[in-house]
Amino acid sequence: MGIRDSSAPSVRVAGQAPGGKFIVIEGIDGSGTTTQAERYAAHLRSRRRMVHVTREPSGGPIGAQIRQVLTQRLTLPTTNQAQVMALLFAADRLDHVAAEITPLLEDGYVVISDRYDLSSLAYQVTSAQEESEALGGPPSSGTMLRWIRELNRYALRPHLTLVLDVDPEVAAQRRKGRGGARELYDDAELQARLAGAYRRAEELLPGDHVVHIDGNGEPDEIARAIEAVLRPLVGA
Ligand SMILES: Nc1ncnc2c1ncn2[C@@H]1O[C@H](COP(=O)(O)OP(=O)(O)O)[C@@H](O)[C@H]1O
Ligand SMILES: Cc1cn([C@H]2C[C@H](O)[C@@H](COP(=O)(O)OP(=O)(O)O)O2)c(=O)[nH]c1=O
Repeated sequence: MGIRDSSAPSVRVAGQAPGGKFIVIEGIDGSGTTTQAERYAAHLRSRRRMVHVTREPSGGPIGAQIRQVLTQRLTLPTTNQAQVMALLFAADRLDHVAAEITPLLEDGYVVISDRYDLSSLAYQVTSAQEESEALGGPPSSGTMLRWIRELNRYALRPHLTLVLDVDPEVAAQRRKGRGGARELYDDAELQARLAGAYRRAEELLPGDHVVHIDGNGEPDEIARAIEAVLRPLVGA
C-alpha cells in the first residue's frame, strides 16, 4: 500500500477554521471517494467522535444546478464550458463552506468532504485543455490553473487532502459495476488525463497538506491506510 505525503503547512490566503478538522477526499470518478468517506466516518462514529460527511457539488441551490449539468438534464453552450463550470463550482463551494462546513467545524465536528477545490483544478483545467486542443488552439492549462486558484482564493483550506490514486481502467470497471446514467466527465481519455493530474496534486495545491493513497486495492486495506494517515491529525 503506497502512501505519499507532501507534509507542507497550509499557507493559502483562506485560513483554517478553529475547532474541528476539515478533511477532503479526492480522486477520479469511481476511485472510491464516496465509499472511503463513509467508511472513515463510520470508524470515527464507532469511537464516539462527531463527524459529518458532505460532498461537492453540494446539496445547496448552486450544487443542484450543477448536478443538472452533470447529468445533462441542463445543457450549457459548448464554448467556454469548462470556464462556466469552474465559476459554478467555485460559487457552490463558498456557499457550501458558509452554510454547512464552517458551522460544523466551529461545533468541533470532523467534516469530511467528498471532493473540494482540487476537483476544479483537475477537471476544469483538464477539460479546458481538451476543448482548446479540439479547436486547434494553444495550450491553456497555466492560465486556467491560475484563474481557478483565484476563483477559490477565499475557500477555507482543508487540514488535509487525501488523494486516492486509482488506475483509470480500474475506476472505469467500478463505475460500470455501480451502474447509473452516463455523466458529463465520463470519458475514458479524459479520466486517464485526470488520473495523471491527480498524481501531481501537490503541484496543483501548493502550500496544502496532500497525502496520496493507492486506491487500487481492497476497500478494507484502503480504509486501514486512511485511518493510519489521519490518526495523528484526528486523534482516533
Ligand atoms: N476498493 C474498491 N474495490 C472495489 N470496488 C470498490 C472499491 N471502492 C469502491 N468500490 C465500488 O466502486 C464503485 C465506485 O465507488 P464510489 O465510492 O462510488 O466512487 P467515487 O465516489 O469515487 O466515484 C461503487 O460501486 C463501489 O461500491
Ligand atoms: C467538486 C467538483 C466536481 N467535479 C466533477 C467530478 C465528478 O465527475 C462530478 C461529481 O459528480 P458525482 O456524481 O458526485 O461523482 P463522484 O461520485 O465520482 O464524485 O463533478 C468537477 O468537475 N469540478 C469540481 O470542482
